[in-house]
Amino acid sequence: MSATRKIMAQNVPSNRVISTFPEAYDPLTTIYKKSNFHPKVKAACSENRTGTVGLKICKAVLVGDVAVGKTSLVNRFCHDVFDRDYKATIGVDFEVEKFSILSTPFTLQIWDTAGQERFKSIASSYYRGAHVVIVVFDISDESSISSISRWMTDATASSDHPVKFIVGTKKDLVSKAACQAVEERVKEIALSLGAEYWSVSSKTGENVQKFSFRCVSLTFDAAVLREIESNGQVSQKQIGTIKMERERTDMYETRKGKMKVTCCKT
Ligand SMILES: Nc1nc2c(ncn2[C@@H]2O[C@H](COP(=O)(O)OP(=O)(O)OP(=O)(O)O)[C@@H](O)[C@H]2O)c(=O)[nH]1
Repeated sequence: MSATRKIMAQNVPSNRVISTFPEAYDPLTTIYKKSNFHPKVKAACSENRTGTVGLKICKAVLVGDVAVGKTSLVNRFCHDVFDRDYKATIGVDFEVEKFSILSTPFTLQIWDTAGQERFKSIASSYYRGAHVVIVVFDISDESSISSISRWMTDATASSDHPVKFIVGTKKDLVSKAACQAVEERVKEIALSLGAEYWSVSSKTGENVQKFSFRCVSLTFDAAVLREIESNGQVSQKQIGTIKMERERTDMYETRKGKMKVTCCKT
C-alpha cells in the first residue's frame, strides 16, 4: 500500500473498514450473485500505487413513503442512534460516511429524501446521478409495499444503472411469521425490479450494519469496475473522481432541527 493511501485509510474508524465482501440478506434470491469483489477491483486496489482509486465518491439516495423509516435507517447507521419521535424530513437531508474498502478510501454521500408528496419535486431533483438507490418501506404497513415499484422507477430514471435495494424497516414491530410473509412477497418485487431485498430494524439495529456494508461494497465494486473498464487501466489520474458538474449551496431548515446544506449534484 502506498504511504498516501495508508494515511487516508487510517483516518477511517474501525467500524468503517471493509476487507471482505459482505453476504446478501438472502443469497438465493438476490439479483447480485457476487460473493466477492471483482478480481479487477481487487487488483486495482492492491496494485494501484498512486492512491487515485481512493478518491472515489459515490451517491446514495433513499426514497419511500412518509414515515417508513428512511431517516431512522440513516441515523442508526451513521450515528448509531434511534429516535422514537417522528419528525418529517423537509426536502432532503444529507450525510457523508467515509470507509476504507480493501484498504482504499471511499466516501458515500447519503441523500435522505422526504416522503411527503409536497416535497416530491425538491426531493426528486436529487435523484440524478445516484450510484445506489434504496427504496424503503415499512414491514408493518401493507400500504407502503404498493408504492415500492413507483419509487424505484422514479428514483432510477436519471441514473446510469445504479445498484438497487429494497429495504423493509421496523422488523421489530412484526412477528417472525408476518415478516416472512412480507419478505416472500417483496423478494418477488425486488427480483422483478432488479433489486436486492433486506429486512432491518433501526430501533434494535438488527441488520442495519450488515445491509449498509453490503450496499457500500456493491456500490464501490460497481463504480471502480466501471472506471477500470471505461478507462482501460487504473493508474490514470481521473480514476475514482466524480466530476461535480453543478454545485448548489441551498440551505433547508429541517424540522429535525438541523440546517442541511444540499450541494454537489453529480
Ligand atoms: N419500531 C420501530 N420504529 C421505527 C423504525 N424505524 C423508524 N421508526 C419510527 O417510524 C417513524 C418514522 O421514522 P422516520 O425515519 O422519520 O421516517 P422517514 O421515512 O424518514 O419519514 P419522512 O421524512 O416523512 O419521509 C419514527 O417515529 C421512527 O421512530 C424501526 O425500525 N422500528
